[in-house]
Amino acid sequence: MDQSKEQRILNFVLQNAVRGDPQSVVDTIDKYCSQKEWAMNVGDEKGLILDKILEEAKPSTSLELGTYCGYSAVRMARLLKPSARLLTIEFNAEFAAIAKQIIEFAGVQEKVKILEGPSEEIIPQLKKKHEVDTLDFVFLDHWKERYTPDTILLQECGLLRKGTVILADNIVCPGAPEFINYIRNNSHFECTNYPSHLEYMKVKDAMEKAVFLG
Ligand SMILES: O=C(NC/C=C/[C@H]1O[C@@H](Sc2ccncc2)[C@H](O)[C@@H]1O)c1cc([N+](=O)[O-])cc(O)c1O
Ligand SMILES: [Mg+2]
Repeated sequence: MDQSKEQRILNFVLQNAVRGDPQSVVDTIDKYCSQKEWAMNVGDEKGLILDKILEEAKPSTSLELGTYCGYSAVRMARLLKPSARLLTIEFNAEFAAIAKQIIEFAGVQEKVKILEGPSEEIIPQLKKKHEVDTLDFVFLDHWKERYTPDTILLQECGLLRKGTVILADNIVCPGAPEFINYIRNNSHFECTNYPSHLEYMKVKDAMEKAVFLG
Protein backbone atom coordinates (compact mmCIF):
# COMPACT_ATOMS: atom_id res chain seq x y z
CA MET A 1 0.00 0.00 0.00
CA ASP A 2 1.54 3.34 -0.92
CA GLN A 3 2.57 5.73 1.85
CA SER A 4 0.41 8.44 3.40
CA LYS A 5 1.42 12.11 3.24
CA GLU A 6 2.04 11.98 7.00
CA GLN A 7 4.39 9.00 6.54
CA ARG A 8 6.26 10.98 3.84
CA ILE A 9 6.61 13.91 6.26
CA LEU A 10 8.00 11.57 8.94
CA ASN A 11 10.48 10.02 6.49
CA PHE A 12 11.64 13.47 5.36
CA VAL A 13 12.24 14.44 9.02
CA LEU A 14 14.14 11.22 9.77
CA GLN A 15 16.35 11.74 6.72
CA ASN A 16 16.88 15.52 6.89
CA ALA A 17 16.50 16.83 10.45
CA VAL A 18 19.05 16.62 13.24
CA ARG A 19 18.14 14.05 15.93
CA GLY A 20 17.62 15.77 19.30
CA ASP A 21 17.28 19.24 17.71
CA PRO A 22 13.63 20.39 17.87
CA GLN A 23 14.28 23.56 15.86
CA SER A 24 15.70 21.48 12.99
CA VAL A 25 12.61 19.24 13.10
CA VAL A 26 10.30 22.29 12.92
CA ASP A 27 12.33 23.81 10.06
CA THR A 28 12.45 20.49 8.17
CA ILE A 29 8.67 20.00 8.31
CA ASP A 30 8.16 23.62 7.17
CA LYS A 31 10.58 23.02 4.28
CA TYR A 32 8.77 19.85 3.18
CA CYS A 33 5.28 21.33 3.50
CA SER A 34 6.11 24.59 1.73
CA GLN A 35 8.11 22.99 -1.11
CA LYS A 36 6.67 19.48 -1.60
CA GLU A 37 3.25 18.79 -0.02
CA TRP A 38 1.00 21.19 1.89
CA ALA A 39 -0.08 19.91 5.31
CA MET A 40 -2.12 21.41 8.16
CA ASN A 41 0.73 22.24 10.55
CA VAL A 42 0.40 25.63 12.22
CA GLY A 43 3.48 26.57 10.18
CA ASP A 44 6.27 29.14 10.51
CA GLU A 45 4.29 32.42 10.35
CA LYS A 46 1.53 31.52 12.84
CA GLY A 47 4.17 29.46 14.68
CA LEU A 48 5.97 32.67 15.63
CA ILE A 49 2.71 34.02 17.14
CA LEU A 50 2.32 30.74 19.05
CA ASP A 51 5.95 31.00 20.25
CA LYS A 52 5.47 34.57 21.54
CA ILE A 53 2.19 33.88 23.37
CA LEU A 54 3.56 30.66 24.87
CA GLU A 55 6.75 32.41 26.09
CA GLU A 56 4.63 35.15 27.69
CA ALA A 57 2.46 32.53 29.46
CA LYS A 58 5.48 30.50 30.77
CA PRO A 59 3.16 27.52 31.31
CA SER A 60 3.91 24.56 33.60
CA THR A 61 0.98 22.50 32.26
CA SER A 62 -0.18 22.89 28.65
CA LEU A 63 -2.81 21.07 26.60
CA GLU A 64 -3.02 20.78 22.81
CA LEU A 65 -6.10 19.51 21.00
CA GLY A 66 -5.17 18.07 17.60
CA THR A 67 -1.62 16.68 17.57
CA TYR A 68 -1.65 15.71 13.87
CA CYS A 69 2.07 15.03 13.04
CA GLY A 70 3.40 16.68 16.18
CA TYR A 71 4.73 19.87 14.57
CA SER A 72 3.18 22.25 17.12
CA ALA A 73 3.90 19.84 20.00
CA VAL A 74 7.62 19.96 19.10
CA ARG A 75 7.40 23.71 18.49
CA MET A 76 5.89 24.31 21.94
CA ALA A 77 8.00 21.73 23.82
CA ARG A 78 11.24 23.36 22.56
CA LEU A 79 10.23 26.52 24.51
CA LEU A 80 8.99 24.86 27.73
CA LYS A 81 11.08 24.92 30.90
CA PRO A 82 12.51 21.46 31.84
CA SER A 83 9.86 20.72 34.49
CA ALA A 84 6.93 21.83 32.26
CA ARG A 85 4.58 19.33 30.58
CA LEU A 86 2.54 19.33 27.37
CA LEU A 87 -0.40 16.94 26.99
CA THR A 88 -1.62 16.58 23.41
CA ILE A 89 -4.83 14.82 22.36
CA GLU A 90 -5.07 13.02 19.00
CA PHE A 91 -8.05 11.03 17.73
CA ASN A 92 -6.46 9.36 14.67
CA ALA A 93 -4.19 6.41 15.58
CA GLU A 94 -2.03 6.74 12.43
CA PHE A 95 -1.39 10.45 13.10
CA ALA A 96 -0.61 9.68 16.77
CA ALA A 97 1.95 7.05 15.74
CA ILE A 98 3.63 9.47 13.32
CA ALA A 99 3.62 12.27 15.93
CA LYS A 100 5.16 9.96 18.55
CA GLN A 101 8.11 9.23 16.26
CA ILE A 102 8.60 12.91 15.35
CA ILE A 103 8.41 13.98 19.01
CA GLU A 104 10.95 11.29 20.00
CA PHE A 105 13.28 12.19 17.09
CA ALA A 106 13.20 15.84 18.25
CA GLY A 107 14.18 14.68 21.75
CA VAL A 108 11.24 16.35 23.54
CA GLN A 109 9.45 13.13 24.57
CA GLU A 110 10.13 13.82 28.29
CA LYS A 111 7.96 16.94 28.11
CA VAL A 112 5.22 15.70 25.76
CA LYS A 113 2.55 13.06 26.39
CA ILE A 114 0.26 12.05 23.50
CA LEU A 115 -3.21 11.01 24.67
CA GLU A 116 -4.98 8.98 21.98
CA GLY A 117 -8.74 9.30 21.69
CA PRO A 118 -11.49 11.89 21.31
CA SER A 119 -11.08 15.11 23.33
CA GLU A 120 -14.58 14.85 24.75
CA GLU A 121 -13.62 11.54 26.40
CA ILE A 122 -10.08 12.47 27.48
CA ILE A 123 -10.67 15.98 28.87
CA PRO A 124 -12.82 14.63 31.77
CA GLN A 125 -9.97 12.21 32.62
CA LEU A 126 -7.19 14.82 32.82
CA LYS A 127 -7.45 15.52 36.57
CA LYS A 128 -7.73 11.98 37.92
CA LYS A 129 -5.96 9.88 35.28
CA HIS A 130 -3.31 12.38 34.12
CA GLU A 131 -2.70 14.24 37.39
CA VAL A 132 -3.58 17.66 36.03
CA ASP A 133 -4.61 20.34 38.52
CA THR A 134 -5.40 23.27 36.21
CA LEU A 135 -4.12 24.19 32.74
CA ASP A 136 -1.89 27.23 32.16
CA PHE A 137 -2.08 27.11 28.34
CA VAL A 138 -4.41 25.47 25.79
CA PHE A 139 -3.79 25.30 22.02
CA LEU A 140 -6.93 24.52 19.97
CA ASP A 141 -6.09 23.10 16.53
CA HIS A 142 -8.41 20.12 16.10
CA TRP A 143 -11.86 19.91 14.46
CA LYS A 144 -13.09 23.50 14.33
CA GLU A 145 -16.64 22.59 15.39
CA ARG A 146 -15.14 21.11 18.60
CA TYR A 147 -13.48 24.37 19.72
CA THR A 148 -16.60 25.61 21.57
CA PRO A 149 -17.84 22.37 23.16
CA ASP A 150 -14.32 21.50 24.30
CA THR A 151 -13.76 24.99 25.77
CA ILE A 152 -17.02 24.59 27.70
CA LEU A 153 -15.97 21.07 28.77
CA LEU A 154 -12.58 22.36 30.02
CA GLN A 155 -14.42 24.92 32.15
CA GLU A 156 -16.97 22.38 33.43
CA CYS A 157 -14.14 20.01 34.44
CA GLY A 158 -12.51 22.78 36.49
CA LEU A 159 -9.41 22.75 34.30
CA LEU A 160 -9.29 26.52 33.70
CA ARG A 161 -7.95 28.97 36.27
CA LYS A 162 -7.80 32.78 36.41
CA GLY A 163 -5.28 33.65 33.68
CA THR A 164 -5.38 30.40 31.67
CA VAL A 165 -4.46 31.30 28.09
CA ILE A 166 -6.40 29.61 25.28
CA LEU A 167 -4.99 30.08 21.76
CA ALA A 168 -7.07 28.94 18.77
CA ASP A 169 -5.75 28.35 15.24
CA ASN A 170 -7.70 28.88 11.98
CA ILE A 171 -10.08 31.63 13.02
CA VAL A 172 -10.39 32.76 9.36
CA CYS A 173 -9.41 29.66 7.33
CA PRO A 174 -11.05 27.16 7.56
CA GLY A 175 -12.74 29.38 10.18
CA ALA A 176 -14.34 28.81 13.56
CA PRO A 177 -17.25 31.31 13.44
CA GLU A 178 -19.31 29.61 16.13
CA PHE A 179 -16.31 29.63 18.51
CA ILE A 180 -15.56 33.32 17.81
CA ASN A 181 -19.19 34.23 18.46
CA TYR A 182 -19.15 32.23 21.71
CA ILE A 183 -15.82 33.37 23.13
CA ARG A 184 -16.03 37.08 22.22
CA ASN A 185 -19.47 37.36 23.83
CA ASN A 186 -18.46 35.52 26.98
CA SER A 187 -17.60 37.92 29.82
CA HIS A 188 -15.37 35.26 31.41
CA PHE A 189 -12.83 35.61 28.58
CA GLU A 190 -10.64 38.50 27.40
CA CYS A 191 -10.04 38.04 23.63
CA THR A 192 -7.30 39.24 21.27
CA ASN A 193 -7.12 38.58 17.53
CA TYR A 194 -3.81 37.96 15.70
CA PRO A 195 -4.15 38.32 11.91
CA SER A 196 -1.78 36.10 9.92
CA HIS A 197 -1.86 33.74 6.92
CA LEU A 198 -2.75 30.12 6.36
CA GLU A 199 0.30 27.91 6.76
CA TYR A 200 2.52 27.86 3.64
CA MET A 201 -0.06 29.94 1.65
CA LYS A 202 -0.87 33.60 0.88
CA VAL A 203 -4.43 33.05 2.11
CA LYS A 204 -5.52 35.12 5.13
CA ASP A 205 -5.94 33.39 8.47
CA ALA A 206 -5.82 34.44 12.13
CA MET A 207 -5.36 33.14 15.65
CA GLU A 208 -7.47 34.16 18.66
CA LYS A 209 -6.18 34.38 22.21
CA ALA A 210 -8.78 34.08 24.98
CA VAL A 211 -7.63 34.59 28.58
CA PHE A 212 -9.94 33.05 31.19
CA LEU A 213 -10.86 35.66 33.82
CA GLY A 214 -12.21 33.18 36.39
O1 LIG B 1 -9.03 20.95 9.64
C1 LIG B 1 -8.03 21.39 10.18
N1 LIG B 1 -7.60 20.92 11.34
C2 LIG B 1 -8.31 19.83 11.95
C3 LIG B 1 -7.31 19.04 12.70
C4 LIG B 1 -7.58 17.88 13.16
C5 LIG B 1 -6.57 17.14 13.92
O2 LIG B 1 -7.14 16.78 15.17
C6 LIG B 1 -7.62 15.45 15.05
S1 LIG B 1 -9.28 15.44 15.42
C7 LIG B 1 -9.45 15.37 17.11
C8 LIG B 1 -8.38 15.52 17.98
C9 LIG B 1 -8.67 15.47 19.34
N2 LIG B 1 -9.92 15.29 19.80
C10 LIG B 1 -10.94 15.15 18.94
C11 LIG B 1 -10.73 15.19 17.59
C12 LIG B 1 -7.38 14.96 13.67
O3 LIG B 1 -7.05 13.60 13.66
C13 LIG B 1 -6.24 15.84 13.23
O4 LIG B 1 -4.99 15.37 13.67
C14 LIG B 1 -7.22 22.45 9.52
C15 LIG B 1 -7.50 22.71 8.18
C16 LIG B 1 -6.76 23.68 7.52
N3 LIG B 1 -7.06 23.93 6.15
O5 LIG B 1 -6.50 24.88 5.54
O6 LIG B 1 -7.93 23.22 5.59
C17 LIG B 1 -5.74 24.39 8.15
C18 LIG B 1 -5.46 24.11 9.50
O7 LIG B 1 -4.47 24.80 10.17
C19 LIG B 1 -6.20 23.16 10.19
O8 LIG B 1 -5.92 22.97 11.51
MG1 LIG C 1 -4.66 24.54 12.26
